[in-house]
Amino acid sequence: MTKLSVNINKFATLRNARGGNVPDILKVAQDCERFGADGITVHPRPDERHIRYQDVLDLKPLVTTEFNIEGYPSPDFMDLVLKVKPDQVTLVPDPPDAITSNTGWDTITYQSFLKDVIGAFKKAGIRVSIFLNPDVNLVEGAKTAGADRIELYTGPYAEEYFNARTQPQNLQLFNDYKNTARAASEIGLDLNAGHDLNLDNLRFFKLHIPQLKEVSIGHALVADAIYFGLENTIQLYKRQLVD
Ligand SMILES: CC(=O)[C@@H](O)[C@H](O)COP(=O)(O)O
Ligand SMILES: NCC(=O)COP(=O)(O)O
Repeated sequence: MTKLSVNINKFATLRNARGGNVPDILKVAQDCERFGADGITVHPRPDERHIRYQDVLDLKPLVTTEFNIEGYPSPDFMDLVLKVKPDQVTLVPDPPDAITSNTGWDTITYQSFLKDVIGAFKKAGIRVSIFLNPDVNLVEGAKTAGADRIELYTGPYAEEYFNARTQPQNLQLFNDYKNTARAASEIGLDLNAGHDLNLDNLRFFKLHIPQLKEVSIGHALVADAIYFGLENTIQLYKRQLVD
């Protein structure tokens, strides 16, 4: 069974639209767990347009499953993560003004930077995952930099699946995902995945990437919850993740 970590950013987007505390994202996180989520993911961005740094601090004592904080390792982000000590930090190479994440790390060019950053988190006992494009050439660099896991950036997969839903396993891009997953597993890196996964494309990914330990899903899951309700939606996603 692959774990489902629910990314609650978009609940915070809704809350921030009115300035009050509706929906209460602390309650949302606890409800997600009650409804079956195996983890809670947040991605505080520098402009705090959805998750705020204070939310992350407030969530820490309440999250009883796996707490995963994603983001670019700026000094502020690093201070926050080292203070909160989540179960996992996922490093993403997003510039401050990114609308959303749209690529993984170049583990060769940023090797020494990643080594320093990952070293600081590992010293604090935090598991480190790094966001990666499906490219076998980048896997070794993730390992050398000290990462425990990689998170495959699934945005391009989602697009490919949507455009070629008949037989995506035959397309080059999906082979890149399979090969990257295999290469990671061969050198002892565990595998996460995320970005634009949804009820259409998740099962196929899970079935063809047997190394998959965890997915983090937010945008589509929150949109589905409008129609199906949060509890049903979480169960629908979990059903896609059974072995
Ligand atoms: C790291 C990643 O894949 C992103 O999907 C991210 O966590 C979502 O961020 P936004 O909610 O800001 O689009
Ligand atoms: N790491 C990916 C994530 O947390 C959620 O991405 P999305 O489902 O909001 O695209």
